Amino acid sequence: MNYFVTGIDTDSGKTLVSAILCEALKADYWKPVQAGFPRDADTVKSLTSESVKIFPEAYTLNTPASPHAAAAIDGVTIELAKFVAPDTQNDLVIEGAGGCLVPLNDTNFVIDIAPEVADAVILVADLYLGSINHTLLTVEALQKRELPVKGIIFNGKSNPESERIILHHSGLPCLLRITPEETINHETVKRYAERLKENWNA
Ligand SMILES: Nc1ncnc2c1ncn2[C@@H]1O[C@H](COP(=O)(O)OP(=O)(O)OP(=O)(O)O)[C@@H](O)[C@H]1O
Ligand SMILES: C[C@H](N)[C@H](N)CCCCCC(=O)O
Ligand SMILES: [Mg+2]
Repeated sequence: MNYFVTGIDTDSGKTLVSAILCEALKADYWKPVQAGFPRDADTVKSLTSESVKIFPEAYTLNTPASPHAAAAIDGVTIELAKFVAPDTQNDLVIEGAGGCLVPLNDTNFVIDIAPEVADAVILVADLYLGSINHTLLTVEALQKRELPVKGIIFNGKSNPESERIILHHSGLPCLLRITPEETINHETVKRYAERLKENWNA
């Protein structure tokens, strides 16, 4: 299975979640569009087991900005047709850039990559004041596109009422809760991967 990891915003924790998914599922990793450095692919490499294969990006852009703007700065036009899922016998974790409606160009959004390459979406929702609205808007955007959503991963300081009302309105399962960690390393990722495996087929 190919999983597309999206978030309710940039910095929501998609790269951390992608590392946890790769570790839990023994999956490979692909970031189709990287805007700015360090490369998320290098971060996932450093957080996961040697066996996790990292595929090269379709686009690596120099500026940490929206891909449409970063591409223009580099004199590149992003084309949806260039996104072809790498071939692997393993599950594949595909990480978006920013949130769903981050533009790739004047026509397409990051979430338009998902139906081309993935079987299901995993939504990362960090928990800040305002995140209920951002999460439910994202769920609406995914539903409008009829994309199957495997579930939500909450990241950040526990907020049971926010989590409850998001799950209530979205009808989605919670796959994992990640709390703020002082250190994020391979051990942290392995610990969360074990928890994720317990919930995966629940
Ligand atoms: N639970 C957590 N505890 C501590 N630090 C965290 C946690 N979750 C994420 N971070 C840190 O927050 C930053 C942003 O997270 P991350 O890089 O995973 O976001 P992202 O959604 O992948 O962003 P992008 O849109 O750039 O791909 C990173 O430095 C990451 O290590
Ligand atoms: C540079 C950053 N880390 C991400 N790769 C891209 C985030 C784009 C956000 C655009 C926006 O929603 O305003
Ligand atoms: Mg990332």
